[in-house]
Amino acid sequence: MAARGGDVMSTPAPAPRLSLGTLDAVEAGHRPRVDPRALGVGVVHLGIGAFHRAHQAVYTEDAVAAAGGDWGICGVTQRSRSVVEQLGPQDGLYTVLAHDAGGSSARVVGAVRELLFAGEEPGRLRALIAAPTTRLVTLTVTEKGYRHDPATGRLRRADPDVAADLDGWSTARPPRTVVGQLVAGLAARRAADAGPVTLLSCDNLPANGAVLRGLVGDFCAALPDGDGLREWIAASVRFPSSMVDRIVPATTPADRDQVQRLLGLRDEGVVVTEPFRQWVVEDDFAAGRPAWERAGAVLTADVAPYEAMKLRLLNGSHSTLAYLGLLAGHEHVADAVADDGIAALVDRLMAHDVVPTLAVPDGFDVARYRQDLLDRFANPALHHRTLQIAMDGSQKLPQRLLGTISDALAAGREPRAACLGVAAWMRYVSTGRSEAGVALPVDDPLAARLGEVTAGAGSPAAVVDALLGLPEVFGTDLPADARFRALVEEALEVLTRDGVAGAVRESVAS
Ligand SMILES: NC(=O)c1ccc[n+]([C@@H]2O[C@H](COP(=O)([O-])OP(=O)(O)OC[C@H]3O[C@@H](n4cnc5c(N)ncnc54)[C@H](O)[C@@H]3O)[C@@H](O)[C@H]2O)c1
Ligand SMILES: O=P(O)(O)OC[C@@H](O)[C@@H](O)[C@H](O)[C@H](O)CO
Repeated sequence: MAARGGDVMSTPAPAPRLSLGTLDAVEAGHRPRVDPRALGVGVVHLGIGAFHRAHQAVYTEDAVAAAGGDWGICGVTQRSRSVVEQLGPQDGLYTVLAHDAGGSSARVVGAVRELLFAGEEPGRLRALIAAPTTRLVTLTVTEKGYRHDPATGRLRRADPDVAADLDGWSTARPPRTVVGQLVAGLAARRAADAGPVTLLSCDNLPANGAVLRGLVGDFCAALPDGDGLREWIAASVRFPSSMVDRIVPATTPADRDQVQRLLGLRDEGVVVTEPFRQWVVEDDFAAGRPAWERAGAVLTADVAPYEAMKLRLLNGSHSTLAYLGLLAGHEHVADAVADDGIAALVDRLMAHDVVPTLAVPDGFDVARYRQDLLDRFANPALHHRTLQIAMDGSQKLPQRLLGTISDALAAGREPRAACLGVAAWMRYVSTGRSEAGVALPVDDPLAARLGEVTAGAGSPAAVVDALLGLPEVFGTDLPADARFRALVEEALEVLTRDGVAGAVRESVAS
């Protein structure tokens, strides 16, 4: 069944809630591909937001449908119990609604079998990570959830929550950071002699597996009795890296209404996405894994080239579209990419600044990939808000734009489009307003600091100076590079004087 994505309809009348009890009312073509009642839990997922439900849970259900295995998921939420409230009464069931210009398709997914709010049940989380039935712990906890310094990859021990987790270790106060929760679970697993396990990061971070391994090691190293645990982890735990891709905007009430019209049931856990999905996973698992390759994932020895390509081309373009788009007054990515000047800038960013920095995997058609990205960004039915992507810029710039800039400068090139992306972020965080004067909230773990350092900065040069003085965003090498400073300063001056239209015109023409 398909429905036009753009249809405007009134709110449907109340309907029964999606659950195991009502699942039989769902048309066969929309039902889960496995029997949820028969699926045991083998995966603990930290951060069951929209992305996990539209990506790994779908791959996992398809893998189990193709090859079997008790790979049901216990979804853990960290910061609020809203997902538990949405999915609990639905026995974990929810709908994935995929939109493109041709219409929408709906599929109920049954891979999530249990739910847990870590804030309320820390002991249950620890016990689950320690259970012999758990063979995989996966993560989508956002970039800021790692509490690391992107420049060095090290755990920020001065972070008050990390410090509190370390201080509370001896008193058995339950840890609240992700790394603390993982280490507590691994310590319990070691004590229970429950065997090896794999921790798989699925966040948009380069070398996400290696980063996670380093952070777990840093946390253990700060514990008074951490050496034995570190040795056990080295022998029993794997940390593969992965590149994940599927655009999953925040769900709107209209999406829930559309699913209700399609299924005849109310689903408070709907997630919306595009038809496209991709997953490249390092094949290094300690205790087995779902047969994700049967669901279309690529299992490989080296994820790095795919990660760099995706983070720099897709996410670098996304953030640039978000900051330029916000300043120019575009609410959604599709509106921003429909702006010819911004689209030309993003095309230049990809072709001129990013592609020469990449080690493109053999046989990979990068020109086609670039065009596909522009088409995906233009998906008119996917209402991906520029403000959502702009969030947490201090945590995203390093892997999305700064790596490209460093590599391009090292090769003697001038990455002007990438520097304009950085300048657009600077203008957004320093003014908190669009060109039309509309207030733009800055949602970022460093928001207070960003406001503080830019408060008295009266000129573009002073704003650049203030922000480049934040090593937690820019490290120390780039700010010391006069060419980088000059390019960003010039871009911010033009942006301030001639607006987004003038700045993209000048950047594309240069
Ligand atoms: N949405 C996408 O298009 C997409 C695509 C690829 C990868 N991702 C990755 O998935 C992550 C989550 O995206 P989403 O769409 O599910 O977002 P979401 O807002 O729906 O969910 C975010 C999840 O992260 C957890 N979280 C947030 N801040 C945290 C913190 N400080 N510590 C611990 N946990 C925290 C929340 O509890 C929640 O479960 C992204 O940050 C990105 O790394 C998302
Ligand atoms: O999810 P975030 O906040 O890390 O980033 C926002 C988007 O750029 C991102 O989610 C993309 O949609 C995604 O990476 C596509 O695979």
